Amino acid sequence: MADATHDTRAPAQRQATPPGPCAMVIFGAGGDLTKRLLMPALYNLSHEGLLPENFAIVGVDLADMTAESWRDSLLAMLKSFVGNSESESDLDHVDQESWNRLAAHMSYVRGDLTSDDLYHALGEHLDRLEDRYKTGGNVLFYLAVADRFFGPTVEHIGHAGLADEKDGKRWRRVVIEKPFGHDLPSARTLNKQVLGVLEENQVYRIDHFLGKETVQNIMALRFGNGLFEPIWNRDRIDQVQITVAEVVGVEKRGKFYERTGALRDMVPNHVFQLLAMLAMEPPVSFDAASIRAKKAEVFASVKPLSPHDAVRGQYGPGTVQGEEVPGYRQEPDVAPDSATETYVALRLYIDNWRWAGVPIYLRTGKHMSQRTSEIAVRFKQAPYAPFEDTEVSTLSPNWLALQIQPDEGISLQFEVKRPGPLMELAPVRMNFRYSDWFKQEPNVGYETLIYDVMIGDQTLFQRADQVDETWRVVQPVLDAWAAQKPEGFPNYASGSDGPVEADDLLRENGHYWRPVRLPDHRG
Ligand SMILES: NC(=O)C1=CN([C@@H]2O[C@H](COP(=O)(O)OP(=O)(O)OC[C@H]3O[C@@H](n4cnc5c(N)ncnc54)[C@H](OP(=O)(O)O)[C@@H]3O)[C@@H](O)[C@H]2O)C=CC1
Ligand SMILES: O=C1O[C@H](COP(=O)(O)O)[C@@H](O)[C@H](O)[C@H]1O
Repeated sequence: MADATHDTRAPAQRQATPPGPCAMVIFGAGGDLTKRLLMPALYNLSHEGLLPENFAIVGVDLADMTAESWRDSLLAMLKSFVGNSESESDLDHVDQESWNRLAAHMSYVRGDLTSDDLYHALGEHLDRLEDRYKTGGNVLFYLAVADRFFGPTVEHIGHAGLADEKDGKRWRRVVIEKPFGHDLPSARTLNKQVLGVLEENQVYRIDHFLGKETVQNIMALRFGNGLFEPIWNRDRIDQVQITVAEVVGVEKRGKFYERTGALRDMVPNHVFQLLAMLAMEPPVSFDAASIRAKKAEVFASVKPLSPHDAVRGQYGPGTVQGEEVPGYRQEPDVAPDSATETYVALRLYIDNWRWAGVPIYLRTGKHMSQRTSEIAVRFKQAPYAPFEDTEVSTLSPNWLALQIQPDEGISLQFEVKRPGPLMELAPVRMNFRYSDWFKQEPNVGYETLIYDVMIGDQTLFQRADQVDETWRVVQPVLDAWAAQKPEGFPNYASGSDGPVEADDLLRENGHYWRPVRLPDHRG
């Protein structure tokens, strides 16, 4: 019998089963999200046999398309991903059978989201699909449209009777994309609008970072091992750094980004989800209610940010991974004197017994030196060094780095004795890489999330109060920045690690940022 402690094979995988019957309505069927992420995710689910047997997909958009032309455009897009390592949706090849299975269930309704007529036509269309595909009357509405449509579309769905679950005889669920609000007041208004029509258990506020395997793995690391949790607190942890660095610039999204900026685009959603995974208390069980309650507690314990704890930056021209790129102000649809930040660094504290006094540094930016998302936990120094000529302050720190993307893995840096006659210490790293242990399946990050909506699991979706709390934390900074134009923009070169001002945030505590660009296998 294999000794479990020495068995280097990953245990056999449990098989997920297809969800029950349903229809999925995609509002914004001609848009970028649908083409680049939703449809590849649906294709991957189809390929893995994880779509319901009784299933229908309805595309809704203003665009003048037919079911056939919609399907053709999506297939062409899917094919363009084949072998394209630049794409998040990279596929080995498009399996015709998986595609055909999906395509056979796709239909298209042309219409304007702001018009009542659309919802009546959609209701009749769904009735027909229910008869034809035996979808059981269950419907997942996916709002893949600009945020200004979220509230009104939910209200239209409600007025047309499409949200009615007929006393539990069928389910109706609505997926709402990000950004969920623009600030605290607008997020509250949107929540009110949405919850005026739907019950909380019908609302799926999506954050695609939660679909990333490595983000979910943070819970496995913390709560599936006896090793980490006892030292996961202010007694042993000195500081935490969360970095979400991108090499892409604003690309063609200048219009959206000008009124959004890095703080709104990334922090109250993606970066705070990483924070919650890092900082939450162990849930009593792994059901949605327990996990969401623990996450909400973390957000509620974060002190509102002071503008003194925030630094903003904007990229100027520079060289990103060998390619010369323009500054943000030269991008399409961006004002030549734009005050929008493309980088933000924050220092925050969590007011509870586990984390009090531990500085948590967050930073995210575009056009940085390297694409990397990681949570790095620095443990406290050894209290005493009994080796000759070795001061405690010269010991290298213990960093536990959870690498979210790319090159997903976990590494631990610690001291060892350098070989030789002297008692000399040297830092080394122990590395776990996902790719060494597990087969990489094509995954765009939306597969799990769509599957979870179909099975009614809200664990990886944000609850109304979480959204409220995250905006509460960042609101003082949004207010301060709105009141005062930034000085010295652009203040970091594309391809760098961000503005030097961000170093001051850490220097005040005697800390420094980890380099964004680290040698092979981050440590
Ligand atoms: N794209 C991405 O990578 C990501 C997007 N998101 C979010 O997903 C949502 C969709 O984004 P994205 O796909 O990029 O946006 P797009 O603008 O590309 O897609 C929206 C689609 O909705 C259509 N549309 C606009 N107005 C109406 C209307 N009145 N009635 C019916 N259809 C209409 C648009 O048509 P037209 O083009 O003619 O205006 C377009 O086809 C946004 O909330 C975004 O923040 C979130 C994460 C990533
Ligand atoms: O939601 C967003 O996320 C992307 C980063 O996501 P990733 O999965 O590519 O890491 C970001 O580029 C974009 O600005 C933001 O809107």
